[in-house]
Amino acid sequence: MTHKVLLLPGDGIGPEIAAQAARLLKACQEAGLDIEVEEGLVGGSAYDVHGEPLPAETLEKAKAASAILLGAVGGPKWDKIENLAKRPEKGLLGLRKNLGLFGNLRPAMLYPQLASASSLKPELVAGLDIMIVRELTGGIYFGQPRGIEVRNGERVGFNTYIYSESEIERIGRVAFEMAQKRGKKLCSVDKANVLEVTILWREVMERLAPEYPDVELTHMYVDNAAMQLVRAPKQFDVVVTGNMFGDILSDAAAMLTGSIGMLPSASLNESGQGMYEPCHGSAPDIAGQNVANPLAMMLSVAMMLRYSLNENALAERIEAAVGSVLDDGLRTADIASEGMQTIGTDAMGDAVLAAFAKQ
Ligand SMILES: NC(=O)c1ccc[n+]([C@@H]2O[C@H](COP(=O)([O-])OP(=O)(O)OC[C@H]3O[C@@H](n4cnc5c(N)ncnc54)[C@H](O)[C@@H]3O)[C@@H](O)[C@H]2O)c1
Ligand SMILES: CC(C)[C@H](C(=O)O)[C@@H](O)C(=O)O
Ligand SMILES: [Mg+2]
Repeated sequence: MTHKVLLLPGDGIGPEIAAQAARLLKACQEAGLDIEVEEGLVGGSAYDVHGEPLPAETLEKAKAASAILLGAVGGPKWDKIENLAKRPEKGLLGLRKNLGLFGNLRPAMLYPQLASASSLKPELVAGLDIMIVRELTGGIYFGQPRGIEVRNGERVGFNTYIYSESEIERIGRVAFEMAQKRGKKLCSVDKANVLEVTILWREVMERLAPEYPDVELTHMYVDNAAMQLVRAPKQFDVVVTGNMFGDILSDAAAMLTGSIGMLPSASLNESGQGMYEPCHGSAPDIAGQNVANPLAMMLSVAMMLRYSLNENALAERIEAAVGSVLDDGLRTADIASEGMQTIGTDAMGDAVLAAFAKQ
């Protein structure tokens, strides 16, 4: 069966890194992968053309695709749009919500070659391999009511942090199953000392635990988790948490691996359809300069092959190609270190493709 893949480059460095992913998809096709690649607009680039960050046409294409690859959205050009519903970020959130992509996998894995690029001492991060499982379609990101309104003569802003038991249970199951396939340790991160919604979160995780007797479940408050991630990150195997805590902790975990430019992600729904994107944003500060690291985006292609297209061998070939490029001492500026050769986005794409061809 021919799988449809939708490529959404987005804004800022999005198109630069998406171009490298497109080349990699072509190489996979040449290696026998049966896919059809389409492109679409999302975020600020879609707003500029259609006045909407998620045009109906893009949403239709996304629904019809087996997998979506997204670069990044957003940037200062669109930050002044007053109607929040029209901001580029809403394009991304709309895709996640409309496709029911509740299960966000954010692996933070250190390539041994990059130990010196991490902001932590090499011995603290050597061998690091954490999987953050973030709930992606609920919590405070989507809770109602929300808004800014005048109360007692002054403006107040408010959001609602809400999770139902069924939402907690389904992300909990993703995390327990992930832990079963990995190191069999699951740490659930919450703020159950203060917030009722996370008291319920903790209760549901506890209720699920006996169904996964081979997994050791622990709980940690989010403030402590942030501290432990930079104190002794290797204590973690799988971490499960809600939408906002997961957003914050995954950026912190990303930096342990040397650069946020290294971190891919997968967002899955109940039928295995997935959207794949780097964890980083559109990096407006370096956009258009051919210096962005395309590896998170290229590794997102590998995650897509593994989780949506069931093509493990090709996924491993991409990951091995990235390893071999790093072995050769090639680095983009964000992961540069002494004695290594600093190259641009396109040249990094060239190097990965050449290594992929040799695998
Ligand atoms: N998934 C997404 O599309 C996504 C995620 C996060 C932020 N954003 C949006 O991106 C815009 C910028 O946000 P931000 O600055 O907070 O976060 P960011 O991730 O875009 O950038 C943070 C820092 O990391 C660097 N960086 C990020 N990706 C890199 C890469 N591939 N190679 C080298 N360096 C890289 C940037 O140059 C910047 O210094 C905002 O509009 C934000 O809403 C989008
Ligand atoms: C751009 C933004 C809506 C998004 C989020 O907060 O989920 C981003 O930070 C991410 O981590 O994917
Ligand atoms: Mg984020």
